[in-house]
Amino acid sequence: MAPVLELADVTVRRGTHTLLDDVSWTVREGERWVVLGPNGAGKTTMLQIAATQMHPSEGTATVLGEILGAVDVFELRPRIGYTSAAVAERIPRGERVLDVVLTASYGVTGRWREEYEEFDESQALLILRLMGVEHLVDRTFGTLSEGERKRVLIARALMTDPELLLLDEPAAGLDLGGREDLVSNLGKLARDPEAPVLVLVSHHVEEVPPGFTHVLMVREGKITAQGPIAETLTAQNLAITFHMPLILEERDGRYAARRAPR
Ligand SMILES: Nc1ncnc2c1ncn2[C@@H]1O[C@H](COP(=O)(O)OP(=O)(O)OP(=O)(O)O)[C@@H](O)[C@H]1O
Repeated sequence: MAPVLELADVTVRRGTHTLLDDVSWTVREGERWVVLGPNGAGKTTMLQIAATQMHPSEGTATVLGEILGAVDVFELRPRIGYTSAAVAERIPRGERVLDVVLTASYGVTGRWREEYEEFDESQALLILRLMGVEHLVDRTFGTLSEGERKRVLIARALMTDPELLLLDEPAAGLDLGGREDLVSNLGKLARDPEAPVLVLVSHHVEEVPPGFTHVLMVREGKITAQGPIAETLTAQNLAITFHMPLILEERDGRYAARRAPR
């Protein structure tokens, strides 16, 4: 399968701080990746590179076959869906949910005078239904719960029919029910052969949706493990990544981790 995202020996520096240190990672068509690591590990930095929002200080990043630095990122960005806390902050609180999703077609946040086709509206409704939030279509973004907002943002990221969907901590701040609804929606997406390549950043193995195929673990800007979930998502790799002895359990494609007794 062709690479959709390829980081080759990527280092990112800001002042004296090394955010990513010689990272090499390839994501191929059809794959669904979860990126796990503790706070400050460099996960968001990796996703920002994949989203063409940041360039490496050293090394090469190739996104959808184009090398960053040698391509107009504004042509590339419509092919990438991206949700993060920073994207959420840019959405006007008074924006209608349908418009939050529709405006992604123009790469803007906040509807103004753009004209949308009936096809766009039915597409937006279809995606909102896929994410289980179709009933919220006439509500304003500011009145939604955190979990509802997260699902609307994923719908927005899917609106341009992207080839690569990047989700930075979509379950952060959700209660148990909200997390389970989201994991279930993402599990459905993961199993849909028409869905884009998925990369999901998380701190918690409990948030790994069933159907995800690969895991990348990162600590202090360095990759600690990467590969197919079945063989890579192990207690040993998690212990190295989170710097703590851990017990990992798997049941019906879902995972749970806790500290190992001393
Ligand atoms: N502009 C910057 N200048 C200096 N350090 C930075 C800058 N941006 C990020 N960092 C640092 O780089 C490290 C990696 O940040 P990043 O946001 O990628 O981590 P993360 O794994 O996503 O963390 P979290 O799970 O807490 O969101 C952190 O220690 C952060 O403080």
